[in-house]
Amino acid sequence: MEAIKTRNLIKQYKDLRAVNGPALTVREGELYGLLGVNGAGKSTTIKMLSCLTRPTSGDALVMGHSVVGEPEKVKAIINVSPQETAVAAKLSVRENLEFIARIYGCDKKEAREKANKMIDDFSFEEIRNKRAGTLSGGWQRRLSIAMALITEPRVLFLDEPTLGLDVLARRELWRLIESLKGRMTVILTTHYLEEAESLCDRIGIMAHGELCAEGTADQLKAQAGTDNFEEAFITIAGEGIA
Ligand SMILES: Nc1ncnc2c1ncn2[C@@H]1O[C@H](COP(=O)(O)OP(=O)(O)OP(=O)(O)O)[C@@H](O)[C@H]1O
Repeated sequence: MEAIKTRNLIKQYKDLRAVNGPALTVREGELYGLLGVNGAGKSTTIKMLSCLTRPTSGDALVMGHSVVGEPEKVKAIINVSPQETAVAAKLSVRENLEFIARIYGCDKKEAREKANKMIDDFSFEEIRNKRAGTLSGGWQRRLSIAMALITEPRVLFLDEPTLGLDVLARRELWRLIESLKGRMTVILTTHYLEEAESLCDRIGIMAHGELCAEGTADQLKAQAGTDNFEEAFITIAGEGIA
């Protein structure tokens, strides 16, 4: 089954067409990377797919549900770890996890159990009672992803999950993201090309709101006639922009 399929999805901001009908298809269970230079339309696309903003026209199906006609059904099966880290700074790690579980309808006991499982899975034991605002950037991102996973989404959107992290924290998160493979569909945006190349099953490259190429990292390199992924990206994204 296709986890995501767009249908002439368009977002217009006054005279700027931020997203211009990218033909995006993501398969169930796939880890899909969405790449593109600044302003290519990645975040806006993700915001429409996750019902945070409404398309100007067109539609997209998420696990068969329309983001325009059935946003409640879509929201029930997805979650998002947004670009700006979404943890409540004054709440502890445990409180952040329980808070999200309660928002998604768990009672107090269930929320505590789910939080305990996440504390275990994510190795949060030592920091579980610390205020989230006092954690390093890497741990805050981990917490943000744990908060997105606590609702057991079938589709998870990770918008630049490793932005601004040092190389060790980034590699830690790679391992975490890799462990999600096959358990759910993951759509990831990133500017770190080696991240997309090493993690993603398939990669889509956006330019000017359109999808200008799609395939495995190897297919994209072959398409651009190079064995270097960065070169391939520059060639493909550059052609898309020209
Ligand atoms: N709320 C908004 N109002 C007006 N223009 C917007 C709005 N949100 C995004 N844009 C514009 O839409 C275009 C696409 O932005 P978007 O954030 O989707 O790109 P992106 O590929 O995610 O970029 P980046 O890599 O910099 O995050 C940009 O030109 C941006 O300035």
